[in-house]
Amino acid sequence: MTNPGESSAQILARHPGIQRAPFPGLELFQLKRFLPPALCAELIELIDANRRPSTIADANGDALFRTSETCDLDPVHPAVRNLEDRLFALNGIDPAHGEPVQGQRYAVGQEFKAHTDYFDPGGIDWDRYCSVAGQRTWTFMVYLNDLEAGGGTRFNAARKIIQPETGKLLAWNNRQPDGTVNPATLHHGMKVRRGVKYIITKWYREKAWA
Ligand SMILES: O=C(O)CCC(=O)C(=O)O
Ligand SMILES: [Fe+2]
Repeated sequence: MTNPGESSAQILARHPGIQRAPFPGLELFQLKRFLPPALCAELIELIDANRRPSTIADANGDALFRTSETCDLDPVHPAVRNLEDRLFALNGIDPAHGEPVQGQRYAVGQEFKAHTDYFDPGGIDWDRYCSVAGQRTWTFMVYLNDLEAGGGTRFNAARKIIQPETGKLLAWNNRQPDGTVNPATLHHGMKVRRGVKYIITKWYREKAWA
């Protein structure tokens, strides 16, 4: 039995067409054509209309660590609801455990250097980000467009770079089977070389999001 804030490798694996990365230390999945192109185009428009510089928790002094822009998507917009419905159908995670969906936009030269999506349990920002909803559990992200060059997502531990592709979903469990965080989820949103990269990011928490 999984908790309401959980998905599981088993739940995801039964979806037709989903692929699991062949690396035992990491639950990492990809699913091509998860979103139809028309919905991707609509989400790109929303991101373009309302973006701000991206931020990070536990700032490390590197001003160039995350150079992209972020959009807080309107949760009641029909395109966002459509996306949320599709995520729930795939992962079965109680929507109450989800952070609001964000969009990310990377112009040429922009990146998000190697990081983990979980919060550092001993970090200075732990209380600020985790006191209510707890740690991040799963990450779901979707590439909204194809790129001409660059912009892949690299997982060093699994020796894998996933290339952006319209509608392709990427999902991973940020924790290990014993519930502690999994350093093998370290990943790098690599520099865009040509084109503009758009993705949506959806993070889930141990407890309900206030
Ligand atoms: O842009 C990417 O490929 C990765 C994005 C990411 O890791 C994040 O937003 O946490
Ligand atoms: Fe990330």
